[in-house]
Amino acid sequence: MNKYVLAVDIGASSGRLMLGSIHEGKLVLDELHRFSNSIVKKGQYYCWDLHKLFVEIKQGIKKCQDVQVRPESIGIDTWAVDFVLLDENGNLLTEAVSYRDDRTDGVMEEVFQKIIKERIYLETGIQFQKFNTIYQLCALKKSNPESLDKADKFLMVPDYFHYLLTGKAVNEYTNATSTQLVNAFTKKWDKQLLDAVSIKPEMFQDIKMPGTILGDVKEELAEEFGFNLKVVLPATHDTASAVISVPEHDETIYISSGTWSLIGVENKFPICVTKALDYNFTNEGGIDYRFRFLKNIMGLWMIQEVRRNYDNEYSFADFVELAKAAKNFQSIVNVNDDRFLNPDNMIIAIQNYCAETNQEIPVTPGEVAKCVYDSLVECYVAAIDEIEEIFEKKFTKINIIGGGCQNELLNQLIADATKKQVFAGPVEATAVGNIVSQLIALGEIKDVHEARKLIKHSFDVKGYEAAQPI
Ligand SMILES: Nc1ncnc2c1ncn2[C@@H]1O[C@H](COP(=O)(O)OP(=O)(O)OP(=O)(O)O)[C@@H](O)[C@H]1O
Ligand SMILES: C[C@H](O)[C@H](O)[C@@H](O)C(=O)CO
Ligand SMILES: [Mg+2]
Repeated sequence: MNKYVLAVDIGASSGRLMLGSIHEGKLVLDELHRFSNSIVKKGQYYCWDLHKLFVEIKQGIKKCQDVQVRPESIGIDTWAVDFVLLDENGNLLTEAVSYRDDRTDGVMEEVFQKIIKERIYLETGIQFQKFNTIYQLCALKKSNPESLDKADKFLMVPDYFHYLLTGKAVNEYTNATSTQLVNAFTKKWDKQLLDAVSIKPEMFQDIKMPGTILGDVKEELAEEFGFNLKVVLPATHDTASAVISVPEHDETIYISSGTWSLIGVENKFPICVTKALDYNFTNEGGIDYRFRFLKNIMGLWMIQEVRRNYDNEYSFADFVELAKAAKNFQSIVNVNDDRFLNPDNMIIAIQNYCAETNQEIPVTPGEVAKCVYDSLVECYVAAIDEIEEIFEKKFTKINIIGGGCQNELLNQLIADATKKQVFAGPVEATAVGNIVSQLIALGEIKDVHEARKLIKHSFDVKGYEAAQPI
């Protein structure tokens, strides 16, 4: 009898529940439920609506009955860095404030007055993003110190959903590393770092690895769902799950392309050398204590916001065609400029940047989209050069995974600009990685190596070569 597992993958723009199983030697995904996600203003902060998301999760689980499938387990992954605090009774003390909120503006620089940047990097190996959890906690300490005084549990977003399902509080390793509070070498909460920023260590939970079987869902939930199932921790940082699904890592640079573009390589150890710090690369934790040596690039968030600015009049596929028609538009922006993190209007932010840099100002939707795509490619090329400089080697392949790998224009632009072989897929890479982590834990797949062979055999990927000069 084939075993099914249920992956819940919630990204910054959309969430999905995918049933996973192995049929006739292939990994099979069946989409059960899909829903939108976005930040919402709650009072003065941009937050995530965790209540709405948990309702969607439960709604999706109940759909198993419609397809007469009873999954053995469920695992939830989401974006990184964001968290909630619970009191001793398990009540929420804080909203899940989004990393896009500006409450952390200037906080990183204040922290550097207490502990130098180089020390933080040497111990954690994590890139400096102003919204890292460490800076969010320091901001909270200033704005709402009582919440930290009362805090009994620190849970990142997926941890919180797992807690709601089981009543068990743990911090999963891959996502915990994104806080910039986990020591890259001990793999534990860095007590010296916490002490330096006066954050109490007691509220942090035991760090557990992907594949940990957390336990059955609460009885009342099993009754609500109509069946019981276990929670098995996937790599709960969505990008960590996505990277699991990259079938081959030799000579390969991956680009996890969604709301963010995460560009990097898989490594066996952390690289905390000065050049990696200077280039702001990260060493986020991966499955089996691998490392994800990568950097954040603003990503397709920009086109998501452009689409919103046009009142969702155009689909993502429309923007690709419109950009193709604007082939002579050449202006480029620095996509990692802070102004693009959460502008009121992305189109205006892009136009202002072009004006300030004396470039042609994009006016049509096609020109705006082409500017975004070309600017992302320029950033990818720079990051690839940095990776090859640090590793002192050339990588021959790029594997683009995630929703963004459906953008054939962007895939071709990357191949043209890098002169490397580009492979696009799997689209639902994160869900695939989530599913195989559960199947490994349940003994259905031997290990990550076998999982990657199965993934390679199960999903078609499309190749792109650099266009030959005419
Ligand atoms: N048909 C399409 N053509 C071109 N691009 C597409 C298409 N469908 C989706 N995309 C791109 O994929 C992006 C969404 O990717 P994905 O679904 O992986 O993101 P997510 O999981 O919601 O967010 P996160 O990156 O936080 O995980 C969209 O922003 C869009 O740019
Ligand atoms: C905020 C984080 O940088 C973000 O979640 C990124 O790590 C990611 O994984 C996006 O899917
Ligand atoms: Mg995603």
